[in-house]
Amino acid sequence: MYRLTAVTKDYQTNGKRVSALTDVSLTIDDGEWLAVKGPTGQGKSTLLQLLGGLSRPTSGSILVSGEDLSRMPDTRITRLRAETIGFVFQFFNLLPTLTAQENVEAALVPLGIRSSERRRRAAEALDSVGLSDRATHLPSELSGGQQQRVAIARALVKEPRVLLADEPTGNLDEDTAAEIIDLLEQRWRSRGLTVVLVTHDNAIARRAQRVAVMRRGRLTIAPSQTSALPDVFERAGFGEAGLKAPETPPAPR
Ligand SMILES: Nc1ncnc2c1ncn2[C@@H]1O[C@H](COP(=O)(O)OP(=O)(O)OP(=O)(O)O)[C@@H](O)[C@H]1O
Repeated sequence: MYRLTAVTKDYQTNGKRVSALTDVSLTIDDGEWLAVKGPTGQGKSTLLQLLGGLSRPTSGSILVSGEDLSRMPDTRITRLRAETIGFVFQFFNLLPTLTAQENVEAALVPLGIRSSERRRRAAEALDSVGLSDRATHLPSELSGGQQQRVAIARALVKEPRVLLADEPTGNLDEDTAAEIIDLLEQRWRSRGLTVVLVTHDNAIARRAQRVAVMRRGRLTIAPSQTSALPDVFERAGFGEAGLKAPETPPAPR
């Protein structure tokens, strides 16, 4: 799905350079679930933004199904995002003046799908996350967990190939967080999605097939079994050649 080679990302702020990613090389297979964890400010969100085509690398290449994101024209990137990539964020990012149903439908507008079909698919997506009885509610009339379910329905209604999730449980209590991860895992298994999930939470990271640890903009990959012990595997020198987790990924759609 993705092949990153020697990717760096620098930001310029007030004439100062901030190096957010340094020499990141990584392959993410179709249908894989990769967790990215690490302390705050280490480059995790920057990596996710690059994978989602929300920003471009300073150097290096990011191949998505063989096409180089860093060289794609903006119109092509916009199209790729609309069709192929679903996003879920920590603070849900729902439009506050739209109902749950309208928020989900909004993801289908750029695809040129007619309104009756949008309504049908959005209703189905809300039903699949257990929220058909909240379709006419505004985000402010929903709990945090329900808002995140709407956001997941919005991300998946277009049937993307990739789901990028940035701390999707960071704003939820433990039980609700577990429900949201269960929901994402079900969708990953049933749809052959490629999932990249950023989290601070070791227990959530361990649910992934592979865990990457980001420190000072550099990425280390390790098998998920050792993900609770990043210092141990870092000292042991696991690199990109680290073992893959034992589970077989679901067959791509
Ligand atoms: N738009 C930006 N302009 C300038 N510097 C930025 C920008 N975005 C991120 N940075 C810097 O890049 C570094 C990595 O930030 P990033 O948000 O990727 O980290 P993170 O690991 O996702 O952190 P957190 O877990 O707190 O979200 C930080 O030093 C941050 O200050």
